[in-house]
Amino acid sequence: MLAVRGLCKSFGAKRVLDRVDLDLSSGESLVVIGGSGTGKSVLLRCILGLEVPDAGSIMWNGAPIGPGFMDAFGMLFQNAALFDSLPVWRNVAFRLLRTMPKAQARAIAVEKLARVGLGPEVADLYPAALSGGMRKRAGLARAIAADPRVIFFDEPTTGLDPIRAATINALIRDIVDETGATAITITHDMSSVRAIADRVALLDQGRLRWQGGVAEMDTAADDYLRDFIAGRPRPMARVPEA
Ligand SMILES: Nc1ncnc2c1ncn2[C@@H]1O[C@H](COP(=O)(O)OP(=O)(O)OP(=O)(O)O)[C@@H](O)[C@H]1O
Repeated sequence: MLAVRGLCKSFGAKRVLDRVDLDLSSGESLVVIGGSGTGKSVLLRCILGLEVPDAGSIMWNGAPIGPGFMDAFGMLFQNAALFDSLPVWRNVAFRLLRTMPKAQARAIAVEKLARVGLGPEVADLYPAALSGGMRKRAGLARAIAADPRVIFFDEPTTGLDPIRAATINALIRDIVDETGATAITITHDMSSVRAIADRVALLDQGRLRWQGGVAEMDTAADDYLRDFIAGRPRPMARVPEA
């Protein structure tokens, strides 16, 4: 469904993505891991069309990424990225308001808020009144508001304590299962990987170093992957500069 081939991206002399190939089937949940500065966000930005690759292709359902794809995806941004000047329901309904009457968009927003565990009383609050966990939930409600076929999760647990992180991870997995959406998550958080992934891809120095099923991850022979999973320090020469 999503096929990335030979993706290259450099900034000046720095090659950030180096011939990355990636395949994602419909309904699959892929988690991309890798150290800081290994190109995870650049890969995501290329897929979203926010960055122009130097070489390679990104196809969705057999065609280059275009407006159809832009209408079909939802995104949970790092730190939720809510608009502070809009009440929560308008944040959630942001895209819906372009295509439907206000009352209908608001009803869907309230329904999506309920799905992520936020009651109707939250709808009229402003983001400043929400805790970090509630902001994430509201961001998640916005990501699923238009029933996307593909959902991107950018560092979904950043800034959350371990219990809230586990709750958000479980919610993401439930939503992905329920909706049958294809999901791409980028994270350093191994608890997210275990909770969300069907398949894992490890980026290292711009190359896709390892990919496989989440169940194969713990027995993989790759030494960097093993250190990454265990959080073991490595000699600085082996740790890419951010
Ligand atoms: N617009 C840009 N101009 C110049 N360099 C950039 C730009 N965007 C990213 N980079 C560089 O590309 C490299 C990869 O960045 P990227 O943000 O993709 O890393 P990451 O794997 O997402 O890291 P982190 O986990 O810390 O967010 C970094 O060295 C970064 O400085």
